[in-house]
Amino acid sequence: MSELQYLRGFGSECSSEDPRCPNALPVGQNSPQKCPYGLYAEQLSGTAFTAPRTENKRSWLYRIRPSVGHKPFKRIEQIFLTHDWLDQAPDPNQMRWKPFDLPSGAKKINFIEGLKTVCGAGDPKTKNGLAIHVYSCNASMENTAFYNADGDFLIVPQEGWLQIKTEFGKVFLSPNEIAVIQQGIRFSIEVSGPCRGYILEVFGRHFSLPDLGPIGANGLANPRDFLIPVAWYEVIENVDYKIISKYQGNLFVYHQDHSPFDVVAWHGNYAPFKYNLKNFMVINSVSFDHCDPSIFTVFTCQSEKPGTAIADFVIFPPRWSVQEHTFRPPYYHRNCMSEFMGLILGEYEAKKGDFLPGGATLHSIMTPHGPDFNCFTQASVEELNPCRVAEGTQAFMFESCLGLAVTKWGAETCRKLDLEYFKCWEGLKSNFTGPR
Ligand SMILES: O=C(O)Cc1cc(O)ccc1O
Ligand SMILES: [Fe+2]
Repeated sequence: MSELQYLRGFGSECSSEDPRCPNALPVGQNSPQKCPYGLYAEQLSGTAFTAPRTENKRSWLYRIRPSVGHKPFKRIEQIFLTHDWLDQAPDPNQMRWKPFDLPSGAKKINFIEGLKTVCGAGDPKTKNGLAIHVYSCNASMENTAFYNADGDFLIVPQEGWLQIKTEFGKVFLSPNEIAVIQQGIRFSIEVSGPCRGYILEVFGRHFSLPDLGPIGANGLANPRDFLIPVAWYEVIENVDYKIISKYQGNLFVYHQDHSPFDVVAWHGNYAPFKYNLKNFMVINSVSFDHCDPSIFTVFTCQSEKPGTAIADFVIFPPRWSVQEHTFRPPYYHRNCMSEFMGLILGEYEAKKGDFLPGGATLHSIMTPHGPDFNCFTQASVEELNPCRVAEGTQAFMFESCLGLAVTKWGAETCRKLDLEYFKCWEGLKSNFTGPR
């Protein structure tokens, strides 16, 4: 499974043919009168036709049947996947969730059935906003695929691998890797046991790599480390195949009699990708002071306001810490942005203890936060030798300029909210020595 082939390069213009059908891609044009092997040509647009060339995203798929051959959409019940940000009163408190439950018992739950929305803001209709979900599942999606008409999914597995079949090919995803599956792309997820992870959904916009400014042409997440699947198709016919879509925050299903994974060849720059977080090249202060965490940005989804993100995906990877005469952990702060954090592996440097893998924290706009009492006490007196920090760990942050609303599931139903969280700062007493 993990020996899958991939193409490379963030946003690359790629082309791929399933090796069973050489020369399946039309030569010199996108829409020949007759495509090779009797395939249908279909364009998938990820940006407006007229988006500037640097942002324009589209791919051409050469498939056994066009996607349009299906029965009508029917709305289906959804329980915990929501974009209703008004079902709870706003709550500015610092929040910490204990690890979200993995499925337990004999009940089979697939990736889509196991999606629950924790918080979010904005509206997919106006293509401005985001939703943060967690997934928890133990069963493969059988003759079922999903696509999101509302936006892109960034999938961050925390427990268990996912084998993701997409219209562009297969992606194998383990914890400490992430994948992005963009708006409209159909996918189906196979698992081998209990799985858990986080999803950042951005409405109607795409992720880009941050500008590097004075860092230069290389560093942080390097474009060549982004892996794109190769064309792969299956012929599954005369079955009841379900396609579930999320459209304007609602779930719909339609049926068709064949697998949607019938793309024999494709070309373009709109394709899912994965990235291994171990490939992130960490930049940090080698003199003094604690840099802002934007130095750890893997990618960003920009708002209309320059430099201000609808969502940044930031990681806290293992690295050397060498700063002199410096309080090295994160500083105390209040932020005009919302900070949602999750933990993939190990312990987070600023809060060892009850922020655990599979759990989360939310520090809302202007809500004070920072290192807990133990961290402050220890880091204020530690000897400042060069040392490794965050060894064997991986925390991440979804940072957003939007004010996030917590759902009823996040606040109550999941029963993971840790009402004792504020106590981790309680010991921070005055150390003021006063004027002499
Ligand atoms: O709140 C947090 O733990 C995230 C964070 C980390 C850091 O190194 C600096 C600022 C910041 O918000
Ligand atoms: Fe913070």
